[in-house]
Amino acid sequence: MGKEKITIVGSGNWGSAIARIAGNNVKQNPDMFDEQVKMWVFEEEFEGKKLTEIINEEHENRKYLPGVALGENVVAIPDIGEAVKGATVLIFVMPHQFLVKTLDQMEGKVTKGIRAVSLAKGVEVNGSDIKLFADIISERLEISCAALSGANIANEVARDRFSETTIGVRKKEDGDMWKKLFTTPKFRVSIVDDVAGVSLCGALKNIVAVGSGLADGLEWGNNSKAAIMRIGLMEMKSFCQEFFEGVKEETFLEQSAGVADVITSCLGGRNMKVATAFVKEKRSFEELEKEMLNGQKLQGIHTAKEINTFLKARNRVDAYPLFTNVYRICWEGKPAEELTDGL
Ligand SMILES: NC(=O)c1ccc[n+]([C@@H]2O[C@H](COP(=O)([O-])OP(=O)(O)OC[C@H]3O[C@@H](n4cnc5c(N)ncnc54)[C@H](O)[C@@H]3O)[C@@H](O)[C@H]2O)c1
Ligand SMILES: O=P(O)(O)OC[C@H](O)CO
Repeated sequence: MGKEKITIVGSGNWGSAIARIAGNNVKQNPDMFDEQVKMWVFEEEFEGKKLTEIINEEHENRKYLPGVALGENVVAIPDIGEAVKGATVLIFVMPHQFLVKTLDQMEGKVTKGIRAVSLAKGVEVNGSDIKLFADIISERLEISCAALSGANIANEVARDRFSETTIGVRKKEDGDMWKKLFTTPKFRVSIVDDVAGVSLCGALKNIVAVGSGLADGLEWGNNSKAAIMRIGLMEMKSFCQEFFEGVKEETFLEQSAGVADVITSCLGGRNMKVATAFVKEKRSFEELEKEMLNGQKLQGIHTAKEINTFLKARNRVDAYPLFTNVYRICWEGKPAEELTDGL
């Protein structure tokens, strides 16, 4: 069997942090992996220069992960067809709102039967229908797709601060390859057979993190934030068990993708920080995202809206009061002070 050829589809804050890890690890395992890691970049100008040129010449993504060196073997490519040509392993890591459009551009360009993993935290909702990105990727490209999620604030992982992550796989035997690609002494990987649980925890915790930020903006203190984390985790679990089959109980409490990601996101994530500013500064999320995140994207407010659309279509809005209050505060002008009403 030939060596695995890696392509990363996405190059934002997390995409670049994971490119650094994969770039280093392929060099540690030369029998298993080709040395070059390709990274598809949604091309843009940064400080008067193309971002791909900056990455390829300076080996740093100065826009989305400044101050962190990427290996010289990480090659930025603006053309998606060229980036995925010949790849045997795809790592999808982009804001979830762009994933379906990106898949449209990939159709017919990916070798069928290869392996992929989705690091995007989000779900796709169409009325009463909800889909995991790992499933959409599998179906659209006829490949097998795992899901990676955990308490993984990218700027910390990129600086080798100890972190853990969870990979939900469809076939246990794929676990070894994913571990070799992502594990470092400071980034610990657990493999579980729960693609749905890992994917859904990653998506839903972003709503909880927005709730935590709203409470922070109101200066309600730590007890309130802890309560939001606990209630949020319970709503996440109920949602998974009500609408998906086979989600494992252990994923919520024993895996980084579960409780640990709720905690880190509620304490220090972008969703939390921007939601805090939304309450304190009384400005729109759109404006605050642009000003505070420099091109990085919020997921939680969109997931709150998507989950609300789904719950309305299923007539189950009242069963998820935290998710619903977060949605109404972000999108319908409900006062933030009503965050805990009906909990
Ligand atoms: N940043 C983190 O700490 C972190 C950690 C774990 C998981 N995640 C998840 O990983 C996913 C990717 O996050 P990120 O931090 O790498 O992204 P990001 O928030 O840095 O977003 C910026 C990226 O979006 C791209 N982009 C902008 N417009 C686009 C378009 N129209 N089409 C395609 N791409 C476009 C930009 O080129 C850039 O690569 C998200 O779902 C996020 O929740 C993020
Ligand atoms: O910064 P956030 O809120 O997008 O969260 C980042 C990661 O998902 C934390 O694990």
